[in-house]
Amino acid sequence: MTREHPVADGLEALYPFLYSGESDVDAVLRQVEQSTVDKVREIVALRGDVLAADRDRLFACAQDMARAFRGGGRLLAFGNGGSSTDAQDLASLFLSPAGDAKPLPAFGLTNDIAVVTALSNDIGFDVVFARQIGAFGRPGDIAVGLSTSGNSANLLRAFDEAARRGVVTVGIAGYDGGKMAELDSIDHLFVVPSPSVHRIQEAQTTLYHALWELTLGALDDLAKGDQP
Ligand SMILES: O=C(CO)[C@@H](O)[C@H](O)[C@H](O)[C@H](O)COP(=O)(O)O
Repeated sequence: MTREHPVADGLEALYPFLYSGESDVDAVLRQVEQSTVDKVREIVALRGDVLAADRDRLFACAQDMARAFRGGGRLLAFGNGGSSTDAQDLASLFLSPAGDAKPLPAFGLTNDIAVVTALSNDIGFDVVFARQIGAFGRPGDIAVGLSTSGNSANLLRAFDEAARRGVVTVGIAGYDGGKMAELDSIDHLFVVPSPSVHRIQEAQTTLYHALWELTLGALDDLAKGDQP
């Protein structure tokens, strides 16, 4: 089968069984199964590697986040595309966790589509998070930005604006961290070192769930320290 479309080439890498030319349904199903098993193995290993590599830095970040929440700080989460939905998931995790876990003040900066479209239309997409952080951000708040490439200009500007305002900054990136790895304005940077955008996004969800659990634990420890 010959194709000249880059999207089709990208899809072939993801779903080789669709392009194998195989007409035997059982053989295709075996390829689907193998492809699924390979991807599951890859993400399980990657999640373990990332947590092991970042363990101490996750603890340190959670301590800073707990101190910020305890001081009245709020969490502002942002990202583009799939990372915007992850940012919203992260905000929901802190704000409205399942069970009786303590809810913490958090919101996503893509929640308000009127604000997002007005800023993008009137000024430019690069300022869509920085402007909101300029309006909301107070010293002791927390800004969490997620990106796969680490290169999105609107995130880079948001981190710089947040740092200028004394906001605790947390970056979650992929590949080699991209330009986010070069910023002085990110206090805590976590990088998922994978060449696959999908595995990066999957492992990033693990990172922020770990941060949430560790932050709740750190908040408990701070509260115990208050008791006589
Ligand atoms: O979810 C995906 C790819 O899996 C896409 O929507 C992706 O998030 C978008 O292309 C983003 O604009 C990419 O931005 P970034 O992650 O590099 O900051």
